[in-house]
Amino acid sequence: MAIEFSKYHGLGNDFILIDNRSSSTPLITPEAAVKWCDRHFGIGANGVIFALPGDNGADYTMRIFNSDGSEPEMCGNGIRCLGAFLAELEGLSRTKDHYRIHTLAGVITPQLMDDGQVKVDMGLPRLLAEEIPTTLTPADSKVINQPLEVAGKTWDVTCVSMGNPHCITFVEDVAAIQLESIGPKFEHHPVFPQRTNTEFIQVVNRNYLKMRVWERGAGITLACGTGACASLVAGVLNDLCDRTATIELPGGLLEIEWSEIDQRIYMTGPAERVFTGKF
Ligand SMILES: N[C@@H](CCC[C@H](N)C(=O)O)C(=O)O
Repeated sequence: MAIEFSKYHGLGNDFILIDNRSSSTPLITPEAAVKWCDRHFGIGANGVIFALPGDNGADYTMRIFNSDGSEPEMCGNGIRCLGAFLAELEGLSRTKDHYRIHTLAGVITPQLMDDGQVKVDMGLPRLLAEEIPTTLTPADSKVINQPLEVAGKTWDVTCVSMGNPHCITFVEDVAAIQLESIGPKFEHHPVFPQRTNTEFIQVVNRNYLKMRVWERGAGITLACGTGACASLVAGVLNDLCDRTATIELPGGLLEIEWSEIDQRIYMTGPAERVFTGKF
C-alpha cells in the first residue's frame, strides 16, 4: 500500500509527516520508520511523525519514531512542523491559530504566527533526577553541575527533562567537541536508564548560546528544539544566561524563553515543508 507523506524540517532537523487522523494506530511500524528514514535507501529523515486523533480533549495527538525506531516522548522541532502540517491539512476549514497536541510529555501547544514562525508552549521543565531519569544523584534531587565520568574525562553536567531526557555540558568551544565519538558514550551511559540526548553549549553572552547536539535515537542532528529549551534552563540554573536567549544551532536560530510569570518554556522558530510524496 502506498502511503502519502510530507517532508518538513525545522532548522534542518527533518521529519516525515503522516496524516494519521483516521486511526489511533500509526500507519507504519517502528521497523518501517527506520527504513523510511534511511538517507540512502529511503526518504531520509531524523524521524517520522504521525498526526493522530486527539486524546483527553486535545485537538490532535502526536507520536514520533526516531530514525532508530525508538519512540521519544516529545520533539520540539517536530511539533512546530506538525503545527504547520495540520494547518496545511485543514486548509480553508481551519478556525484557529493554535493546536492543543497530546504527546507522551503532556499537552503541548504550537501557535502559528503571522510571520510564518511557530511559537510553542513547551510546558514546564522537570529537574528531579527521577524525572530525567538518571541515577546520578538521589531521585528527589536536581542534577546541576555534577561531575560525570565519560570516556576517561570528567564532565560537569546539568540534567533537564522536557518530557524527554537531556544532559547538558557547558564548554569553551563547541566546535572542538568530537561529537561523533563522545555523543554515543553519553547517550548509552549507565546513569541514564532511558538513554539521553546530549547537548554541548558555548555561552557567547547571557542572551546568546551556541549549541551542538547528539540526539538519542538519531545521532548528530542540525537542531534539537527540546534540547535548546533544556539548555536554556541549564544555563539559568548555572547562572550563565538570562531567561530569554537566542540559541544558535548548526541549522539556524531558535528563540527560547523560560517565563518568570508561569514558569513555562516558550520556543519560537521556523517549520518548512520541503516536498510531498507517496512511499
Ligand atoms: N529533535 C527533537 C527531539 C527528538 C527526540 C529525541 N531524539 C529523543 O529521543 O528524545 C527536538 O527537536 O526536540
